[in-house]
Formats: sequence, C-alpha cells, structure tokens
Amino acid sequence: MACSSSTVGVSSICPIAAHPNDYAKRTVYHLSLHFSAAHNPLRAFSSGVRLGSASGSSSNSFSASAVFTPNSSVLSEEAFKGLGGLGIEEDGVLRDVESVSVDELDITKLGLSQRLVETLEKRGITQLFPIQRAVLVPALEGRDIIARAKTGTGKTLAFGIPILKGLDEASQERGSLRRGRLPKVLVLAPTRELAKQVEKEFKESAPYLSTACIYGGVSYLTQETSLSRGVDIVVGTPGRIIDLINNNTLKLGEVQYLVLDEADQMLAVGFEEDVEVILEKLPKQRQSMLFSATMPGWVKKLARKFLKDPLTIDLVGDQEEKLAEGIKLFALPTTAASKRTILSDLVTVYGRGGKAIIFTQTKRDADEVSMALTNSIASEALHGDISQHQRERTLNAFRQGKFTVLVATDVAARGLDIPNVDLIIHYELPNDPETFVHRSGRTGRAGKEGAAILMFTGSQRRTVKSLERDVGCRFEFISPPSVQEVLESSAAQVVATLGVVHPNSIEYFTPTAQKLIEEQGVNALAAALATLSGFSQPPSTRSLITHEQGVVTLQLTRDSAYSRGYLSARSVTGFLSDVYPAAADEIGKIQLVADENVQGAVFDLPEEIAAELLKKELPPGNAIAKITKLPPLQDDAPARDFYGRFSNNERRSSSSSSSPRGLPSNDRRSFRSSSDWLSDVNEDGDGDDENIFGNKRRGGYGRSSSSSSRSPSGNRWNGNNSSRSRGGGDWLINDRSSSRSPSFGGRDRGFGGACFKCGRAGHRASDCPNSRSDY
Ligand SMILES: Nc1ncnc2c1ncn2[C@@H]1O[C@H](COP(=O)(O)OP(=O)(O)OP(=O)(O)O)[C@@H](O)[C@H]1O
Repeated sequence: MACSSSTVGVSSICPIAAHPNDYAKRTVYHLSLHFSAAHNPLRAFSSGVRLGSASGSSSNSFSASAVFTPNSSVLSEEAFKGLGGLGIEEDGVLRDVESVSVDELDITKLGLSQRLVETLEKRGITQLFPIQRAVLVPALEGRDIIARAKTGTGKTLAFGIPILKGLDEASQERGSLRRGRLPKVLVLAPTRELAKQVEKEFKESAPYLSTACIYGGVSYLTQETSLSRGVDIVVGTPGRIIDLINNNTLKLGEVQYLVLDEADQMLAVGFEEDVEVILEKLPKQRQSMLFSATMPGWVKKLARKFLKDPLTIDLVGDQEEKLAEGIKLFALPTTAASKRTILSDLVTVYGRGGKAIIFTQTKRDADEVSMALTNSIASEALHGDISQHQRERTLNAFRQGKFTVLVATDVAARGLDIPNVDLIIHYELPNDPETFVHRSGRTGRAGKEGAAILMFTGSQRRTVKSLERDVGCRFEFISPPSVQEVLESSAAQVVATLGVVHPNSIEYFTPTAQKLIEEQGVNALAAALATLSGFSQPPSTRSLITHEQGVVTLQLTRDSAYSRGYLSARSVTGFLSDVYPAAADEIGKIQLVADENVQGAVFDLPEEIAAELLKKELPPGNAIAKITKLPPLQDDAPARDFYGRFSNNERRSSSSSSSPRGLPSNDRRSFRSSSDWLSDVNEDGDGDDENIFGNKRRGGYGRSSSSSSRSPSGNRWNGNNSSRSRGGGDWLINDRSSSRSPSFGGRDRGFGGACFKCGRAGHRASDCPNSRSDY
C-alpha cells in the first residue's frame, strides 16, 4: 500500500488483530488520534474519551478501533484530504503521527456551509469532539458506520454534522426546499425523550431545515400535518413511525440517511420487529449509521442485513473505563431502612446545589422516594406510568432548573442530555454494568465534572466489586454525610444564593440588618443562614449505620491480648449487658468491623443511653468510642440484587407478557471488552439473538399519573421521616447479625441477646450460672 505521512486526525492505525473468521477480507486496526497536550482543545474534555498518554510521546491520545476492508483505508485517505493527510505505509499500517492541530478540529475548517457553522457556533460548538472527528471523514465518504463512544461525548452531532453537510450540499444543487417534500433523513431512537432530544439537536443546529419528531403518546394530527407540509429530517420511535407509514402519511422513498441511535436499547424495549419492518421499507441506496453501546446478536444481525460493509469505530476501547473520567464515583454502604433518610443529605453535600438524578429500580420507588424528599428538596418522579405530556413537562422543568432532583427509573438513563446535572444517585444497584454506565453518564457530559453515588447494602458489597470489574472503575467508599458536612454545605448553598438578591431589595432590609448586627452581632447572620438552610431547629444526632435520628453509633474495640476469641454480635450484646444492662436492652444494629487485625464492632444506641455508656468503666482491653465515620464492615447477608441476572426492571415489567419467566438478560453478556465488541460486529456469528423481551411496545406508556410540583419547605430532620417509623420490619430483615428487637423504645424488654461468657442465648453474662468473670 502506498504510504504518505502528514498531519492528520489519525496519528496511527496499526493492526491489532486479524479477524479470525474473515482474515482475507478484513483486518482490525487500532487507530489512535493524537492531540498535542500543548494545544489540545479538548483537554478539558479528556474525560469524555479517556485521553491517555501515547507511548513514547507527550501527546494525549484517544483510541479508536476501526475495521477496514483493504480498499477502505485508501478511501479514507482520500477523504482526509483537505482535513490533513493520512499516512498509509507499505505494510498496510497507517502511521503518522503528528498531532492534530486545533485547526483540524475547528468547525470553520471542515467545509461546512456558513449558515451551519454560524448556528453551531451560536450553540458553543466550535471544535469537534473526538467521536465527531472519527466519524466525520468516513461519513462524508458515504460509508456505512457502526460506532460506540462514551456517554455524553457528542454522538448525536457525530452523525448530525456529516448529514447536515450532505443535506446542505444537496439543497444547494436542487435549489430551494419545496413544500410536501419527503424526508431525506430518518433517525430511529428507542425512547420518546431521546427522539425529542435528537430532533432538538438537529433543529438547533440547522433551523433552516424542517424536522419532525414522530413518537407515541401524543396526538397524530400535529405529526401528520408537519409531514404533509414537507420535512427534511424525521426523528422518531419505531412504533408511531410504523403507524404513520401504514396510514400513508410517512413516505420513506427518498430517505438517503438512516441513523439507528442506541440500537441495543431498541432490542431492550422490544422494538426489534418494528425496526426491521421500517428498514425493509427504506431505499437500498442510502447511508446507514448505527450507534450502539453493546452488540447483542440482534444488533449484529441487523448490521449484517441492513448495513453495507460498515466501518466500525470504537472509542470506548478495550480494558478501559467505560465512563467519562470527569465522573467521580462513590459507593455508600447503607441499609434498606436508612436509604431514604440519607438521600436529602447526599443531595445537599454532593449535589452542591445543582441538579441531581436519583435512579430507582421500580416506578413505585420513584414515586415514593420523590414524595419522601419533598420535605426538604423539590423533586419530581419520572417513569413509564407517567403520561407523555407530564413526562415532557417534568423534563422541561428539570432542564430549566424549576426543581433540582429528578427521581427516575431507567427510562431516563439512556441518551438524555440534561445540562449541568451534578449528581447521580443509584438508589438501587443497576441490573447490569451497561445500565450503570448509562445512568452515571447523565452527569459529566461534554467534558464537565460530576459525581455518581452507588447506594448498596452490606450484603451487596460483592456485587459492587463485580461492578467495578465489569465497568473498569473504582469507587471511593464513603459514609453518609455527617451533620457537620450537611450544615456546611447547606450554608454554602445559601450563601451562593445571596449573590443574586437584587440591590433594591437589599436596601429595604438594610436598616433591620444594621439593627440586628448592633444587637446580636454575628449571631444574627448565623440565625438567618440557619433559617434559610432549613435548620431553625438544631439537627439531632443520627446513626451512621441506619441514619436513624436520635441514635448514635459507637465502636467497641477489643485488644486481642484480652480476648478469648472473635467478637460476634452476641458477644457485643453480652458484653454490654455486663457493663450497662440498659445499653444491651436498647442496642440497635450491630455490625462487625472487617479488619483481620482489629476485633471490633459498631453498634447503635439511643443518644442518652450512649452518653451513659461512655461514662462507664470498662474491663481492661476494651474501648468504646463514638465514631463519626464507619470503618469497613463485614457482610451481614447474602447479596440480594439482580445484578447480572436480569436486565432493568421497568423493561421486565413492560415486557412481562412475552417474558413471563424473567429470563436472564443478554445485556450483561454483551457488555464486554472492546475487542469482543468489534468481533461481534464483524463475525458471521450464530446470530443467537433470542429476544428475551420480545413483545412489541407500541406507543408504550399509557396510564397517566401526574406528579405535582412541590416546593422545598420544612425544618430538616424534624419531620417524621425517621426510619424508626418503618423500623421493625426493615430492621429484622436487614440485621441478621443481631437478634434484638428493632425498637429502641424498648417494646421488648426481655433479653434477646446471648451470654458473653457461655455464649448461650436468653441470659446476660451477669446472670450466667458461671459466676467467674473472665472477659
Ligand atoms: N463539539 C462540541 N462542542 C461542544 N459541545 C458539544 C459538541 N458536541 C456535542 N456537544 C454537546 O455535548 C452534549 C452531549 O452530546 P450528546 O447528547 O450527543 O452525547 P451522547 O454521546 O449522545 O451521549 P449519550 O451516550 O449519553 O446519549 C450535548 O449537550 C451537545 O450539544
């Protein structure tokens, strides 16, 4: 092959593997696009594509793997002309290696029409993101493309820019756009929200073109009218698109560009049959682009059947973390009972006053969590049982910042681009790594920073480790925010709001403020901050284990030299019964410390009992202290989650008619390494794409349930949202390690623990027939 070497977007393409089934036709290349660190316009964005250090160079690079036919690389070289060259050497390896200059990513240098450049610039889009750069050239060549990139990295414009460029050129050739014209572009999306968002991206980037968004749950009339007027771009969900094809309103005979966005999700929501029906109706002469996070058998089959010699671009890469680097990941051990009460503190401390999305497994949980938050934070629920209109209202209000916490099922996880979401909370573990990535990817978008917190119970600790392995990430394990942290964050957020008070308004209050300062000094301002933060009453202490109010968590640590054996929950109760029987009576959750070198346990006590206990003299070798942060704790029950066993809950419930046995999802099988992803795409595989969620979900979400707007109010932690109110059941379910009653109120005053001396249940060490005290 010919070799040329010059500055291009592609710095090196070298064979990383020969495809086992098809070596003669295809070679898999590893493609690196280099950006000089010195002038890398995407440095701030490096998170999105995991820019790493290129070997032997100080450049940052991102990797793309691409599958070429032998000729295709030559075509690529042609297409790179004007954007910089591409070096193909004799061994077929493309190597060049200079850095991409800022110019080559500059949208004014891509040959786009002036009007397109202007609208993009108005939207703050001046430089291509890496996936956009990688897709641009082959897309402009007319290649069919299969692509994958991390969440929030600009996939929509990756297909949008070349399509808009193509439409611009065609319209200049044909002259003005005529009424009643048929669509040239069809974009299929799995959810209505995503479809609307993609349409919005097209509309805002090219307002001079006509777009229509076709999805269920709303009137046919508007959609039919816009189609009859003539459109350039149709974006929609498969169900309603089929309906409009069938009633002859939507005619696809002139479609030149097809995009399948989130193709794997089409399968998950049961649209595969509809997608195939639609694709059959498209002109054979067209360009197709398929974006998919995973490659289940059905998507592979779809690609083989409907795409022509597709070029595969994978910017996620093998062994790499699947999440954008700007997303900080935390894991928070908690209990089922305390989850809800912790939420508002997490939002306060980690959300820093911005937007947060809490993901639940079930629609019911989404409603209940949103309701529970209402006391302290304005929140709304979003799930499939909420009418389409309400869903749109809710999303718009959230986008506009009218409320700050969205509680959603996974319906909102895929593809939604909501600006400035600072925090994601996984209220339940996701069912598969892919769902985790997509939920978390609602923050840290377009190079911004964000945080995602995974809440898990002690019994799910191993699942969290599996998730780390599957996603290639590391969690920082945290404790629930302390009272101090919550107060500090609340105060900081209140202070931030003071900056926007109108000067005229301040004038009205100045005389009173002056008087207050003279009378009370700094206390006046502190009282105002406390009130504005919602803490006009002092916060009560809370358990670190269950987050229950009025309860403190203590740690018992025993010197092994004084110990006869290992600590157990029973021995802790027995020990307390000897030191201070009231403490043994009132003890709550007990958990053992997970440290081979330390014999320790943490346990909860009502505040006043704890204060008494701390005054007691302890036998030698034992220490009890109040703690502010939980040490690593031992697992206390087998894992209870669906991770790796099922795909998402909403999906299961929506498809229950066709999947009554809740078959395991193939999503997890699909969430594999990059090389698997690539070979999946190109192998003549067995097409084992049994559709486990096989029902057709037309129009989808029927029943309407409104979630009214709420406003923040109330004094934090003084409401009756204590887990104590739901206590008993949850406590019993979640605490295998202690046999005591859940009630701190002492409903059951009988001794439920075991003797610290003889180990038998039902009596205290002080009542033990063995009178010798030897602990
Ligand atoms: N070149 C660019 N410069 C600045 N902003 C951009 C650029 N390209 C895209 N964006 C913005 O980045 C955000 C994320 O883009 P987009 O929604 O296309 O990401 P995505 O990769 O499709 O994410 P997901 O996988 O979550 O669907 C959008 O708000 C988009 O307008």
